[in-house]
Amino acid sequence: MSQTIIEVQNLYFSYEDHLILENINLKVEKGDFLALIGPNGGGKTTLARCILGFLTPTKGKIFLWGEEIRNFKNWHKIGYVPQRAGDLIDSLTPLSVKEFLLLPFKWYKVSLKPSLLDKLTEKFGMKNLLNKKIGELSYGQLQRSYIVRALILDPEILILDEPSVGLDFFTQEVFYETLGEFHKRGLTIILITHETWLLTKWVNKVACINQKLYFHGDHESFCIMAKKLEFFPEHHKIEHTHW
Ligand SMILES: Nc1ncnc2c1ncn2[C@@H]1O[C@H](COP(=O)(O)OP(=O)(O)OP(=O)(O)O)[C@@H](O)[C@H]1O
Repeated sequence: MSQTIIEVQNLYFSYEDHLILENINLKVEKGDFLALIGPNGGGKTTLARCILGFLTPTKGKIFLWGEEIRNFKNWHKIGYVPQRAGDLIDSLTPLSVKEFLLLPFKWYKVSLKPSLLDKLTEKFGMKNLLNKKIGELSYGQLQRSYIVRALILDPEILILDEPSVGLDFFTQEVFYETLGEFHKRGLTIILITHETWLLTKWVNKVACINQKLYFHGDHESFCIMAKKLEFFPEHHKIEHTHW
């Protein structure tokens, strides 16, 4: 039986008087691999940041495992790779890569599975980088660090905001294969992406956001809907003709 682990109810979000999200209702079931898609500025990151508790909705409610977000404490169960992760570290940050990877274990007071650290640093070619200063990594290496950091938490939900930007071709392959493996083992994934080719191979649910939620359903139904291009307002049709 399906279990709803994220529920967004009648959510509105505004930056001052600029309405960004309007009446979003969305349920994410355990085991979903959900692609969150939509045009630039459509509100995907904003929605993810509301679900992560970084932004407080102007109106509406969010429940995580049935618990209203303001009471939710088990943040270690949610891994997150932010957008443009490779830009977020100052070159002077006084942490080694290994210390950076282990930060969430300090924040959340949970135990590391050393075998997972070992496996993922190997997979993502990070082993020889562990003692380097985090601020000395390249953009793509930093992006990889954020991905490994989110995965070694062994989370139950993983939220990824355009995670493969900046990854070389080989690492992208490793990354999506690894996501597939974690997904098979029960990880629930929300992937914000513009790489619509990914939808066929990995994703089983799709949500399209452009201020409102225009579509939420399984991937097959999405393909039928997308062909019609009826679910975006007129001024966004051109950007999406490649669907
Ligand atoms: N801190 C902020 N203050 C004011 N407006 C903001 C802020 N952050 C984002 N916005 C605005 O909110 C809207 C939605 O942005 P958001 O980043 O959620 O879109 P997105 O769908 O993730 O876009 P993209 O595909 O380009 O990453 C945009 O119009 C953006 O300019």
